[in-house]
Amino acid sequence: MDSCAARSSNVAVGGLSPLSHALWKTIPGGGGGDGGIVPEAMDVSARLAWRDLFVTASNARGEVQVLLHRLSGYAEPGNITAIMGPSGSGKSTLLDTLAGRLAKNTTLTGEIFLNGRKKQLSYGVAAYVTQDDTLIGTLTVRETIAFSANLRLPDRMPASKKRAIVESTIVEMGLQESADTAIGNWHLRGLSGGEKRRVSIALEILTRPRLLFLDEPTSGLDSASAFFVTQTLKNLARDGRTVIASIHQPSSEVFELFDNLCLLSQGKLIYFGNGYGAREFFADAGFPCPELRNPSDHYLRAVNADFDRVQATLRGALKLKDLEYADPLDRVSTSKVIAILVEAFQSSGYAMMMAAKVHEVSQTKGVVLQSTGSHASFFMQAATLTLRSFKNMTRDMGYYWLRLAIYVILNIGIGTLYFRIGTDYGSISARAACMSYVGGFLTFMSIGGFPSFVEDIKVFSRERLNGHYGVAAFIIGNTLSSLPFLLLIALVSGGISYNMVKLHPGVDHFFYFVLNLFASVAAVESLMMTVASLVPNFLMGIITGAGIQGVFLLVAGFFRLPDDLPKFFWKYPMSYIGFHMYSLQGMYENDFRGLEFGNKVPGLPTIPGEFVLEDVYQINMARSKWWNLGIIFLMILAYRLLFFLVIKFAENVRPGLSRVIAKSKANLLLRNNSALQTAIRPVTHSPPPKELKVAPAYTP
Ligand SMILES: Nc1ncnc2c1ncn2[C@@H]1O[C@H](COP(=O)(O)OP(=O)(O)OP(=O)(O)O)[C@@H](O)[C@H]1O
Repeated sequence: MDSCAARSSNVAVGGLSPLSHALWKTIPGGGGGDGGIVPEAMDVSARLAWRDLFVTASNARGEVQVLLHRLSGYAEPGNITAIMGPSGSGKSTLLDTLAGRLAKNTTLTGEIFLNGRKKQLSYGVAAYVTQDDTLIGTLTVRETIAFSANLRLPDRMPASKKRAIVESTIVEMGLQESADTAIGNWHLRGLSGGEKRRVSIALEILTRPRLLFLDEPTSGLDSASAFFVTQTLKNLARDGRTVIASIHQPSSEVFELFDNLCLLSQGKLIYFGNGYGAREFFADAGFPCPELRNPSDHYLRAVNADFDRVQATLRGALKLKDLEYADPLDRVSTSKVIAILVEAFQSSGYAMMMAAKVHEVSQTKGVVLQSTGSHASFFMQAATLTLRSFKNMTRDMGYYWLRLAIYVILNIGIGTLYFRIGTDYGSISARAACMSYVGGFLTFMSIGGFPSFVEDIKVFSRERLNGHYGVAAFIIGNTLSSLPFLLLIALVSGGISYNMVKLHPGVDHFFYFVLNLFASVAAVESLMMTVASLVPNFLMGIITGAGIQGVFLLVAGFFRLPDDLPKFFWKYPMSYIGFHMYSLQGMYENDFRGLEFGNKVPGLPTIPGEFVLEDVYQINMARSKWWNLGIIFLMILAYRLLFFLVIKFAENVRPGLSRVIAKSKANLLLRNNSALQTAIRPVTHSPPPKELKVAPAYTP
């Protein structure tokens, strides 16, 4: 069978179930109303057209690289448009440009029309499924989708209705059988890659977005899973959605499901149109698809410069001459093939048809699409995130449980090492060492939860970019959910060591010790949260967090007394910035004040605890232990605020001057580079002639 003859068969797979259709009609993002019922007659589809998109990126040295060369195209409701091309051809860049997610070092010129309005999409207007499935591993599929529904559907929607939407989404994505299976993490075997990808898509279609972008939805999947995921996308498109997906190397079955193909190479448009047209276009341009070759493989092989190296190796090994190759692609270099195809497309009827369609779509007025992000209130988001995070912390062994076990072992160790410490002279330094270890090393160990925290941040980043909730809701959720665990750690650890060592007697002293430990561990957690937002790589983050704490520990007052610290840098400001100094001084005061130390030897004086505090450990007596505790709590707030500001700052700051320079350089590049101008002629936007002019075939 000639596999290249395979047509876009548009496999008939039904659209939405009547139930989900009816339910989704009530979702604001899906319909355009404000939570009300969308009128049946209202056309809420998304028509997207783009014209002459020219994207450049500037690097740190100010050099400008052209990423997209004046690309045009369109995407219509009911269709899947596949952006195809070899690695580095600009697929993700085009997808990001259309979705309004370009990196900050890039500049864009050209026009994007959404429903007849010139508009650059902002976050949340369209759903965007990223390549990596960042999901919470401990939750089941149903829980994951249900939490997402609570985060995004309106508060006033009855719970039964939300549940029905969740169930219909599960059915829609073919996840019924795995609905109660956990997603999976390092200690939990969970879903397959294809199922995870479908969960990621399910989360984005909950609010019934009309426009869906997917970055390589089939990457890393075997061909059966890839087919099933694409078929699911086809179902979504059939329901009137506009689906645009970048795709790397589709199988012939997957390729047949695409309605439109946008083929790129080196940021240039090679072909735009339907799959069948691509076959004709390549044949007319002199590069017909050989029999028994998957068409998409052929197109990608034609425009992939890496094949030049493959070819050179084969030439050397087989000692063949150019004319001995049957496939014309093997006789010319890829750069030449790309140049021929670009030229052929620009002067072909396909380009004219595309231009006419771009013109038509850009003129077709439709509704202004609302954000598909969240319609839930801030309180609902914060409450849902708290519950979700709490569930995850309870189930993830590495988040707190493993740490708690280590804390128990360590505190039994401390207890036996300093068992019933007493009040003789020697106990003074032993008490100080014991408290320093508890306050220093035990809190230091809190960085052990960093990997779990980085996973949380990844999920947060994905959901935030898709407009599901804001930074404040995330901080509240993460803080509140962690409190019971931190309190448990402080109570168990403090309970073991305090009672075995027999530090200052009295329940109030014991509770101060526990509170101090709790605040210190919470401060480390908050510090690590800020570190995670700045250094999201978990190994680098752990090293950074450990380094910061190492410095704070050095200046806490145990390894070097406060008055002996070198004034510049170590004392001011470092010892005041770290929370360890306040924690240690609070613990010292809690223990030493009110105790008398002596060796019960007649004639030897007893030493009051106040003397130890002031003259031995140089504690600032003007600041009470409660003030010290209060300062640690303020630091927790400060770290959380810092995290908030880091996220907000990263989001809002646009590189000012460098961006302006990059833009002017890009314009200059576009105006002055005549070679570029001819190679990437803008497509004409006049209506197509009645008879299509097809480019003459290339004769090698
Ligand atoms: N923000 C950026 N700054 C600098 N260069 C960039 C930027 N974004 C993309 N590029 C470069 O543009 C080219 C195209 O990248 P893009 O990610 O769009 O390719 P792709 O076709 O999606 O590749 P892949 O299939 O490997 O993901 C690459 O060379 C990439 O390094």
